[in-house]
Amino acid sequence: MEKTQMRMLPLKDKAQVGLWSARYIAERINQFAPTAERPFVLGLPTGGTPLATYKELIKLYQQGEVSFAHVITFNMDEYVGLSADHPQSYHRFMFDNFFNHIDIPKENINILDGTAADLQAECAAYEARIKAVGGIKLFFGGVGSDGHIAFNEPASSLSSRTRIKTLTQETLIDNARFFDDDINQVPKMALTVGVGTLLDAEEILILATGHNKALAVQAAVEGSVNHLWTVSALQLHARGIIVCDEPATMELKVKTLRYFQQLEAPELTKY
Ligand SMILES: N[C@@H]1[C@@H](O)[C@H](O)[C@@H](COP(=O)(O)O)O[C@@H]1O
Repeated sequence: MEKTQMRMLPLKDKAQVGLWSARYIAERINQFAPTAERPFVLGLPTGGTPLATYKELIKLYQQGEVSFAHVITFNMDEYVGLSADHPQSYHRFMFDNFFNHIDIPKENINILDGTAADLQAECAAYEARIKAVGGIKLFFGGVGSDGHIAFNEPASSLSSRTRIKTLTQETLIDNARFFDDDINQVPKMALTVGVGTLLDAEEILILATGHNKALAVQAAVEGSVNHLWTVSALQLHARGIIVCDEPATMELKVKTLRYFQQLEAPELTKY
């Protein structure tokens, strides 16, 4: 029977998180057996955390264990004002770290355009495209240290749709590492799918690694559903999974951690 509770996998380290999540995504695609007429629709993130997953997925593709020929992707977010070829745009990130190394047809890739003349129309068209392909099967994501999913910063509506969002100071500081450690270079706004868009996916898979994600994991797993930690909206979803490394679980109660260790015991030693 399918579990209808939040799953939390307390794995050991980043490498295990990358391996487990890549295998999970590949398995989902393979189980679905997508065709041109019936593609698998996958939501994707950027950031440091999913890099290990992308590396493993590329490896699985190279070994012939998964194909993306009939996969349609929708990225979660993009900075406003960065062109697709800007080194720090999420477009560039996705092509450099993933799309250029797999067999996905270019026309199956969807990423919000942060340079569109009409940003609101761009967001509305994105929602319409997701709907037109039958919705997202699996939304894969990370979490910000302030608990945001995609770029749904604290106080985002939990029923929000794709829209323009002003980034918090914490996010600007976090992301300055990608802009020569210069906070002034980080775009102040982004386009992002909404919390409601994420919750519409059939399944959500969130990765959290490192000490700086421990408070977000605590809010997601032990906190109440709260717009200040938008990742906590996962509690409203029937099929949400949070995959953590050890440092990311450090703020959880011992009894919470033990419970999930017990529930997920077979998964924890799988790879
Ligand atoms: N918009 C992205 C999020 O989707 C991502 O989850 C977060 C964490 O990134 P990292 O994995 O680098 O910690 O960064 C950005 O803010």
